[in-house]
Amino acid sequence: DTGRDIAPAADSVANLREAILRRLTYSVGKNQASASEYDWYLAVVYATRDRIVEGWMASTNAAYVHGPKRVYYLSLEFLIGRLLGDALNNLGLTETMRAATRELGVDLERLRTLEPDAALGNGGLGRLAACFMESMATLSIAAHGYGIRYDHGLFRQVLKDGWQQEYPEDWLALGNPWEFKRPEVCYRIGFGGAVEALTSPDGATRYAWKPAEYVEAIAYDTPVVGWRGAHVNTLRLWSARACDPLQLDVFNAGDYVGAVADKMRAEAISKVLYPSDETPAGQELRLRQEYFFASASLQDALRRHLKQYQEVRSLAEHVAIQLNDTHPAISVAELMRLLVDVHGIAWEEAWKITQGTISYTNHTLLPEALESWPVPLLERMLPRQMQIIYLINALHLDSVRKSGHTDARLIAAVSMIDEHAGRRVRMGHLAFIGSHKVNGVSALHSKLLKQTVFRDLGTLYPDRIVNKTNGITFRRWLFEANPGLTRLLADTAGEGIYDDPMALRKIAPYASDAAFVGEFAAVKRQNKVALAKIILDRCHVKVDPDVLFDVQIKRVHEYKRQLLNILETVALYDAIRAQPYLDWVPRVKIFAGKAAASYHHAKLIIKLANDVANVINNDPTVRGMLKVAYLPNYNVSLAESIIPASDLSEQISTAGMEASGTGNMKLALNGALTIGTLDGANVEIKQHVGDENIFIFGMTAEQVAQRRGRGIDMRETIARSPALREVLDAIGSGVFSPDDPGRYAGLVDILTHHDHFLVCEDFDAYYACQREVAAKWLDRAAWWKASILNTAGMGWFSSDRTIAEYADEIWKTQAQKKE
Ligand SMILES: CCc1ccc([C@H](C)CC(=O)N[C@@H]2O[C@H](CO)[C@@H](O)[C@H](O)[C@H]2O)cc1
Repeated sequence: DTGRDIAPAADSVANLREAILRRLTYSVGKNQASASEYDWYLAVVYATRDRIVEGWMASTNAAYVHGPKRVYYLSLEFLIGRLLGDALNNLGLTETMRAATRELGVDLERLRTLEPDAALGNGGLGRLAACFMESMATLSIAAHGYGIRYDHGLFRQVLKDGWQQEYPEDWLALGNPWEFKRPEVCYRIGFGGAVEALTSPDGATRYAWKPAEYVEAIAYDTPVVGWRGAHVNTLRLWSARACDPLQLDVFNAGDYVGAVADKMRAEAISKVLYPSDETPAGQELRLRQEYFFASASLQDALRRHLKQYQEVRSLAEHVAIQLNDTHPAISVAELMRLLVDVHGIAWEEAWKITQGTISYTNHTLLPEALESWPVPLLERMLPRQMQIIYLINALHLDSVRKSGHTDARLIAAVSMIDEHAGRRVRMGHLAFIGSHKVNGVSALHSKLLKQTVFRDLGTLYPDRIVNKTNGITFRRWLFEANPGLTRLLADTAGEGIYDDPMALRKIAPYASDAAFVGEFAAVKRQNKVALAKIILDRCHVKVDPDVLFDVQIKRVHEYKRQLLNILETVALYDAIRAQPYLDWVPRVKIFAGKAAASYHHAKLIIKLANDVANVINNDPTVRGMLKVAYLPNYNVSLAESIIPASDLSEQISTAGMEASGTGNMKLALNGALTIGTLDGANVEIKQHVGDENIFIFGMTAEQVAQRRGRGIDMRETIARSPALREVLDAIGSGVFSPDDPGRYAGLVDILTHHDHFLVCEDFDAYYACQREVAAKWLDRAAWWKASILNTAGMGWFSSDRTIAEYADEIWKTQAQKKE
């Protein structure tokens, strides 16, 4: 690690060693002689946790004493990764713990690898939620994260002959020492049934929902430690349990399976994370998950508010609820139900409280990713909530008409009910109308939200849509993932970088300082040597740490255009073979990323990358000038090894389709130069690192819209590019799939005639841009200067800045005072 603790805690090595031994004995029940590595891991986690709990209780109590406005972050995904390194680092205990374990004959680095990743998310949205939780704790915001404690997170990816295979992920197999089960925190969640209308003596009609079935939501709490252990917040994850674990009468009747049917049905809710990223599964169980966690979280938030303020009317003053995309959007209807039906608040006032409390973040413009649920399904599963949605929508459309908008197209466009394909509830519209603020996740994305998905609603409510450009926590993605670079930055720019990310600016003057450049390059090379070992172990591909590490790591999706990268790789391969005498810049193309299990075209793209790798890596004529490696099972921990070792960051999505990206920020912060389109946060990265320190190519979002307007048949475009023609012919004819020559015929056909993601249209520009990259790489001083200026310019992309903006403009809260 950085070799020294940043603000070391009071604990001495001796203290920690004793604490570990005590935990090994009394919690793990083992003595040193018989302890397994995993036993030591548990003892170290418990000893670390012991140093969190007091702070946790202090932060929790302080929130009751000082009554700061609370933030509830509702997300169906938290892509946490491992926690030991993060907790030790944030407590300033890493080196002390390393010394203590060393004295006990145990290697801390080894123990860290025994922790399974908490992979409770698919990609960007889930990881952002995890970075936000750490930043809210660091900024001492009284925040809770609410989500689902999936028994099985995102599947484990195995590449069999280059094909993705999915295996269940089992992070809880050996238990989870970081969580605290809270059996006393249990809420009954209803499903189905009917709604009774009751007329009260004052003639008012009240509604009572009589669910047909109940499931219990049990809380599991995980502490979230902020930087320097300043504050500790709670991530509360719900697990589903049947009210009756066993129907004895059914069992006694001999129907053993039937006897546990309810149990299985209930527990299915928190069984597994839906592995779909950007494409709704649309399955009933998914809606049950969304309602289950939304209702449990709202009931828990109201219970805490009532405990503190004894009434619910002041909720909006004391609580801010953030919806992480539409997945928790049913919360708008559920909060209204709880306020009106359970707490007897009048509809109008309840609506004010709801809108005043809730805000919603949109993370995607992809039409297929915008959730909508069939009205009949909602009527059957959530009859009272559907009634409430109908009424919210009716009052909403009334106010639209009253404000003079009577045009039927507009009314239909802003209605929550989509009448087109069988009546469906637009969850984005429900979230928008039920919120006081709606935000996009990059400046371009928020602008496009106003022009596309929410154009009509945005005109009705002009100040509702705001921008909050994403960020990343520098603790995990710099201090922990790249301690060598962190030490160099602190030695050069001062320890201030640890608390003020903008202080990174101070290294800019060293961008051409030979000594600093030397050390900067040495750190990068050290990280590349480590990654080269991982690539050899997992891909059996030998790579030279001195070649250009060209990295594309993210979920596999057509709009992220891994295909464009593969086509350029084949074109470079063709060129190297055609002109071996030229001064080619040796590089390795590193890919990693999972495809949604049901997304077959994305899985074919993974196969193509591996087929191309096989041919290129085994072609002697390439003489090591080009290598390709597809690392399996991309997750948070693997990202922490790849990112510090990257030279070139591929951010090449079709402009207008990547809402923000956060991998782009992590890579640039660690000194990788970006090659990308003017999409998502790439636009703002360019503004902060300087135009000459980033490689931009391709169509802008406007040009993409225009080009699509002229059709997506690419025959003309391909005819204009001999290199592209050659590449498509090679792939289409089976050059990379001799075992199945027709494997990619369909893929090439789509690129030729239905190129919605404009891979062909951006090919030549991308190829030319990659040659510019190669030219700059050869000018080592110029490359390192640009690399250093990337790290120097990334301070603004700290999630501390993002969260401070949410707190100021959306949540209207600030850091809570100490106990
Ligand atoms: C219902 C299926 C589903 C599941 C997840 C999603 C997420 C919104 C997908 C996602 O992760 N979006 C990514 O969010 C990041 C954090 O804001 C952005 O940086 C990425 O650009 C965006 O693709 C959509 C639809």
